[in-house]
This record gives sequence, C-alpha cells and structure tokens, in this order.
Amino acid sequence: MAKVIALANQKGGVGKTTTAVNLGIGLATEGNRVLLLDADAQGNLTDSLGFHEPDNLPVSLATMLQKCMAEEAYDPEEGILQHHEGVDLMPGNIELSAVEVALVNTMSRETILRGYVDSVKDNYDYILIDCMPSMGMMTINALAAADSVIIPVQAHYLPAKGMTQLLQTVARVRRQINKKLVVEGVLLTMVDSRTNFAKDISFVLRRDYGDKLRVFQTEIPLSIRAAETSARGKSIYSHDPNGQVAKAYVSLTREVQGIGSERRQTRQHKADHSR
Ligand SMILES: Nc1ncnc2c1ncn2[C@@H]1O[C@H](COP(=O)(O)OP(=O)(O)OP(=O)(O)O)[C@@H](O)[C@H]1O
Repeated sequence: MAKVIALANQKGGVGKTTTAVNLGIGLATEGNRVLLLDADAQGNLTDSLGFHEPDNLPVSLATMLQKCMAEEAYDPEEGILQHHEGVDLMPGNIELSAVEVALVNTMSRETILRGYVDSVKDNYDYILIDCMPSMGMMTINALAAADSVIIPVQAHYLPAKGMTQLLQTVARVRRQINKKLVVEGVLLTMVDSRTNFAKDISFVLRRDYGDKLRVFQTEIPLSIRAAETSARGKSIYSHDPNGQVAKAYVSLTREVQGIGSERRQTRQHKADHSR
C-alpha cells in the first residue's frame, strides 16, 4: 500500500512542483511504483511532465473528485497518464477551481480526495500530491489524504512566518481529521550557496525548527538548468544528469526512502516488544 506524501506550502513558487517531479521520478528510478497527483488548478505538474494543455484533457483529478462527491462509481485507473520516465500522473487543471468551490457545500468535504486516494493506493508504493499555493479546501483535502507532508521552502524567503501558519494547519488537520499525519521534513530549495544570505536562512531554519521537525540534510541548489526542465516535460535527471540539482534530488530520494525504512523498523521494534 502506498505511502502518501503531500508537497505543501501556501507560498507560491517555492519548488513544490519541481520537487514532485524529481522526487517522484527519483523514487520510480529506485524501483518504486509512483503516482503523482496534480491537485493544483494551475496544472503546472501536468504541464511540467509534458502534457502541455492540461485544460483540454478529457479526464483529470477534478473529474474523479466530482464522481466521488456525487458518490458515482468509477474506474480508479481512469484518466491516469504514463510518463516515459516511469511515473504515473493523475493530471490537474482549471476545473479544480470549480471543485474547490463545490467542496464547500459537500458532506465530508475534507475527505473527498482521501476517498479517491484510497481507491488507487494498492497499486503504488508512493503517491505524491502537488498542492495549490493556498490553504484552501484542496490543500486541506491533500493533508487529510496524506501520511506525511514535505514543506519546500525557498531559501530567499524569510521562512518563519509562513511556516508557522502552515504548521498550525497541519496540527489542526492532525487533531481533527487525520491522526496519522506527520511532517516528513522541511526542504530548502533554490539555495544559492555562493551567498551568505542562503547560508543564514539554512542556519536559522535548522536552529529554530531542527529540534521539532526534520529539516532535510539535502538542500536543492539554485540552477537555471532546474528552471528549464518544466518547459521540456522531463526531469532534471534527463535534462542535466551530472548537474548539482540532479545530485541533490537523488540525495533527497534516498533520505525519503530512508525515513520509510526507519519508521518500519521502529514499528517492528514496538510490535516485537509488545508481544
Ligand atoms: N532549484 C531551482 N533552481 C532554479 N529555479 C528553480 C528551481 N526549482 C524550481 N525552479 C523554478 O522556480 C519556479 C517555481 O518552481 P515550482 O513551480 O516548482 O514552485 P511551486 O511551489 O510548485 O509553485 P506554485 O506554488 O506556483 O505551484 C519554476 O519556474 C521552476 O522552474
């Protein structure tokens, strides 16, 4: 059964989509079955994977959520697209904006996406959800459906303020809707290591949050090569395999997989001791 990870930050342009693509393809390269869910009405994840007109796709995540809201039967594999680098994609597009509005008046409005995710979970090892840059109903649905959340933070943004709000939302979702939700880690992105400013942000983030949360050891460097990938519909591993960003995403992939096996070992250990 898949581990479900939401990539969330209400701040836009912090690297959520780029991380969904490259962590997702990284995990697939390591032999995992991976589904990427585009839960952002901008459809950037869909576009970044080479499906350049997301609004013209006949079936998208919005279609499936509408069926879930109407309690209609559906084929869970319907609408899933395959990317040539080994990941599956449930595309997202502008119709998600209408779904977000409709959710407000729906019964169990926070758990509609969870219903869909549960129906595809057995087919994958990892499901990554690329969230909208807002704390609206779609993001709450993503947090309600997820086992954990990765918070990408851009290294030239003063992270503390936005992080506090996001962490409060995560805590509220954990208390009220999804007890198992944990913060997988905070990921520093677009780090320009030539500047002291980026080093300061990394230091402050680790100092202020490091004892409460995992701040990933891996930091994603700033690079024009990363910015180019979205337009080309491929991962950084295909576009610039020997570059620093590709190396960083390989390292992030290993950290995320390592956390999975750490947690499995802890659970096993507890189970052995309770026998
Ligand atoms: N490491 C990087 N170095 C340079 N540019 C990057 C890097 N990572 C992402 N970018 C670029 O920064 C922009 C924002 O990244 P991305 O779309 O991944 O952020 P996002 O948080 O998903 O944005 P949104 O909130 O709008 O969905 C994009 O143009 C992307 O190509």
